[in-house]
Order: sequence, then structure tokens, then C-alpha cells
Amino acid sequence: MGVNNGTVQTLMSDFLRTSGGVAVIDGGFATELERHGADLNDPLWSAKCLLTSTDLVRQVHLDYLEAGADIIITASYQATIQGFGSKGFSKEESEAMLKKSVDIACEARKIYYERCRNSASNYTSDGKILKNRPILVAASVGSYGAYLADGSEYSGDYGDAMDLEFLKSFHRRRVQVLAESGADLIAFETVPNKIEAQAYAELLEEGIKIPAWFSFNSKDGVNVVSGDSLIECAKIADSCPKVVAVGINCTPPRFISGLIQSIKKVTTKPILIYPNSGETYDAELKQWVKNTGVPDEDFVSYVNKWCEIGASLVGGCCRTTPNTIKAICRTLPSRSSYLA
Ligand code: MET
Ligand SMILES: [Zn+2]
Repeated sequence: MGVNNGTVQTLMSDFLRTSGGVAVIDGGFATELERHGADLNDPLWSAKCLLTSTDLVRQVHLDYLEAGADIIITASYQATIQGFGSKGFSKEESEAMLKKSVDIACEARKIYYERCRNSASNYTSDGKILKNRPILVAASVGSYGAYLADGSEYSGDYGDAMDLEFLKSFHRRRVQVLAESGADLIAFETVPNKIEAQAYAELLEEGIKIPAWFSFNSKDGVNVVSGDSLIECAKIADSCPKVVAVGINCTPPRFISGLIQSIKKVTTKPILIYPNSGETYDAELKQWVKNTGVPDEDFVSYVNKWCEIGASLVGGCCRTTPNTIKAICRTLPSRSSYLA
């Protein structure tokens, strides 16, 4: 693992201290697989590549490390035992696939460290960063809505009949397998509503041995996408001892400042931010469409402001690329000295 001697609760604060105060998360993962030609039009989305293109998955992790990311997020966002099951895989095979998503990210980290050792300088002539530094592997857990593959991770609407126990049993085994797989932490990403945050918080108390972050998404800059209060969602994360960072992902950049201000009101845990490019996802067309509202210029120009008001982990989500991550590293003053 990338950071030694830490306990579950101090993993993130230790990591941030050694990373110079602000750490960089990777960028869009599925986006990058697609840019390399992968066809993700499948209920498993990016996790389909765990079946068909493990070399590409490893390569994308490496590309993000070489762009300067300190935290890489596994390809398990839409990998579920239920989803693999509907493709005919047994429970054992499905669990092995979850474990494989973490193994591939750990392999990429190992290859990266070898490249750092063999490199005479921290920067290559073609702009890659090869600086030996602590790197965390975050095992991605996408929401139940992501498994449904109908865009409901952007509506957070699971219907009135949804209950907490259903969500806990949906995620339980997957979270257990990922927690035992060698990942440093679990990244609960794109959490669309309060009930799912509650389900995750309760699952973490069932003997899960690694820490986690909770990352919500918003489409109005005030609430999470379901309309539940972000403040209440962040409070759930705050009161869970295993949660080591709370924040926002896959949300247009223009909403981020306000959302950081809200989260700050209810937690002193590190705040993470990895917005999308500002386009919105059309679930029916299965494509991203440019937003017609307020333009989101290149969000890299906002990154220092977000850090000033309280973010300490920054990266990108859908439609961002290794170039976005490189640009984030260049714009953060603390990064230049850290990577020098
Ligand atoms: N880590 C995931 C990815 O970048 C998050 C997706 S959000 C819909 O593909
Ligand atoms: Zn995203």
C-alpha cells in the first residue's frame, strides 16, 4: 500500500500531509477507455473492460499516474455481482472480477514505481511525471442506480418502495470483497441520495477494515441529485468513523464552490472534488450533451479557488482526461514543489 503505518482513521490525513496538503485524484475513467476505442454501451459500462480489455484498464491507470494523479480509482464503478450474474457468471467468478479490478490498479502502481526508479528525472521530455510518491488505490463502488444503467444515478429516484435493507443487501458482498482485495480505501462515488449514503455508512460498520470516501453528485448546486439535502448527506458521512473524506464528483464545475461551502458547515473531514466537464448525460440517448446554460469554461482555472475555500483532494470525473489532470497539477502551487 502507498502509505504505511497509518490507521483507518488517519490514512487520509497522513496521506495529505505527505502529499503537500493537496492530493490529486485521477480523471474520467470510462471516458478514457472510450477515447481509446472501448465500446461501453453495456449494462456493465466501464466494468465490461474487466472482461475484455484488462491491458487497456491497466494502461489508463498508468496514464493517470503519469499525468500526476496520487489516487487512482478502480474500474469497479459499475461492477456488481448482480450485473455479472445477469451475464451468466457465477458468484465466485463475479467476486474474482471485483478483486481483479483492484489487482489491475495495484499492478499499474507497481509498474509506475518501477518506471520512477528507472527514470533519471521526475519529468520526462514528453511531459510525463515519474516522481516516486505515495499513491492510493481507491476501490470504486457506484450506486444502485449505476447498476440499473438507466441514468438513475443522476436522478437518485429509486421509487417510494426503496428501503435501506434492500440497498444494504444489494451492496454488502461487493463492498466486503473490495475491502479485502488490497485496495487502500473504498470510493463510494456519485452517491445520488440520502438512503444510499445511510446504507453505505451502516455497511462500513459491519467489520469493514479499510476506510472510505463518500462522494455525492448534484445538479443544482444545493442538493444531491435526488433533491435530498446535501447537508444531511454530508452529516451521515461525517458521523461515520470510517469515512476519511467527503465531497462531490460528476457534477458541473459551476456548482462546486457553493457545494464546498455547504459541506464545510457540517464536517472537518477532508473535502474531495472531482467534477465532470459540465456537460450533462442523456440517459436515453446514452450520450453527453453540451449544457446550454451557464458555460463551464475549462474548470482547471477554478481549482485553486476550490482549494482556498476548503478542498484538499481534486481531480476530474466524466469527460475529463489525463490532460485535465496534468493541468490541475500545473496550476496548484503546492504541486510544483512537491513534484520537482
Ligand atoms: N470513476 C468513475 C469513472 O470515472 C466515475 C463515473 S461517474 C458516472 O468512470
Ligand atoms: Zn462521472
